[in-house]
Amino acid sequence: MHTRRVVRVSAPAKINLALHVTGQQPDGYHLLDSLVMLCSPADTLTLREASESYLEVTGPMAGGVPTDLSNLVLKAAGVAGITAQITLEKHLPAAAGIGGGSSDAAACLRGLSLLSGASMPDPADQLVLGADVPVCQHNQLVRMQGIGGDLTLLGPPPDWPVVLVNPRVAVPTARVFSGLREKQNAPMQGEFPMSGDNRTRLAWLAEQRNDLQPPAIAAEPVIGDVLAALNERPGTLLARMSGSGATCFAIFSDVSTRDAAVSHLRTEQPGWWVMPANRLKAGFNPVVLPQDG
Ligand SMILES: C[C@@](CO)(OP(=O)(O)O)[C@H](O)COP(=O)(O)OP(=O)(O)OC[C@H]1O[C@@H](n2ccc(N)nc2=O)[C@H](O)[C@@H]1O
Ligand SMILES: Nc1ncnc2c1ncn2[C@@H]1O[C@H](COP(=O)(O)OP(=O)(O)O)[C@@H](O)[C@H]1O
Repeated sequence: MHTRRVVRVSAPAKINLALHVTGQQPDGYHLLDSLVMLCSPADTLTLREASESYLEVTGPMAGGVPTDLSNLVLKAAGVAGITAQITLEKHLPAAAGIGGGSSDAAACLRGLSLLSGASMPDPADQLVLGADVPVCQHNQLVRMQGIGGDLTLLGPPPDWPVVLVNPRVAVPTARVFSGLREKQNAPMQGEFPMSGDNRTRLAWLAEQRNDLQPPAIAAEPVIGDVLAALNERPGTLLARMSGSGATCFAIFSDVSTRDAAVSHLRTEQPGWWVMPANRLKAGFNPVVLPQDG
């Protein structure tokens, strides 16, 4: 019996801890200065050797995610030039500012590389899949500049207890960028204090911004409600929107106040997606599973 190699890989959520828009290129793409980390929760991809590519989307957040060639996972397989039978288990909401599709594409490339033995596509080719795809290849704290492809790896991400909240409104990225009034904003002030204590790090982060937050709130005012709800919780040190929204994150002083906030928000707002999040402990690098028939 022919056995097929099987590879599994996680596609974690992405958080823009800060996101400054510093200009706009003639082609319309915006110049960014952003501090990014990956965290749980994650989508999961299972890749099996196959002579044609095929995608199945499962999981609690599968609804509305395309299974045709518009899915970034199949686009990634096309860029890599490798065919596979792919199961994508969706746990992250789509069009949510936490990278769902981009992280799936990045993870698919990592998995296909292990499955086939081929090297990874160049970062420039990955950028064509989406501005966020290259940054999703690094389980580090990253300063992301240019339109998303200029990356400075800073080191291990902070070990903060985080809550992610999405009010279940999809916010198309292009719509939020087009609502931005001022395109030339100041970059982040200096460097993230990697060697500083937690108080110093949070004080620095509090001085930074997400320039897409005001236009996203104008498009979907419920994002303002999410931030207010997060700021009201005991133990919240900082709350901000990620990416183009609508997902917001809050950093907590400790795990118990974070977990209490998750319980409270789930009870008060049963329609919202409320998730505890942490820096990644496992799953980022693809693994080969026992072979199936
Ligand atoms: C805003 C960010 C911040 O990390 O995150 P998300 O909100 O998507 O998570 C990213 O730059 C998004 O990355 P990604 O979602 O991969 O973007 P793409 O598919 O390349 O672009 C979607 C649309 O966003 C706009 N866009 C994107 C990136 C950029 N630097 N300038 C832009 O103006 C363009 O209108 C583009 O057509
Ligand atoms: N694997 C995927 N997961 C989620 N959405 C996807 C995927 N592939 C393509 N899409 C499409 O991309 C759009 C943006 O989704 P996503 O990348 O999750 O958002 P964002 O750019 O805000 O992080 C969705 O509306 C969806 O139609």
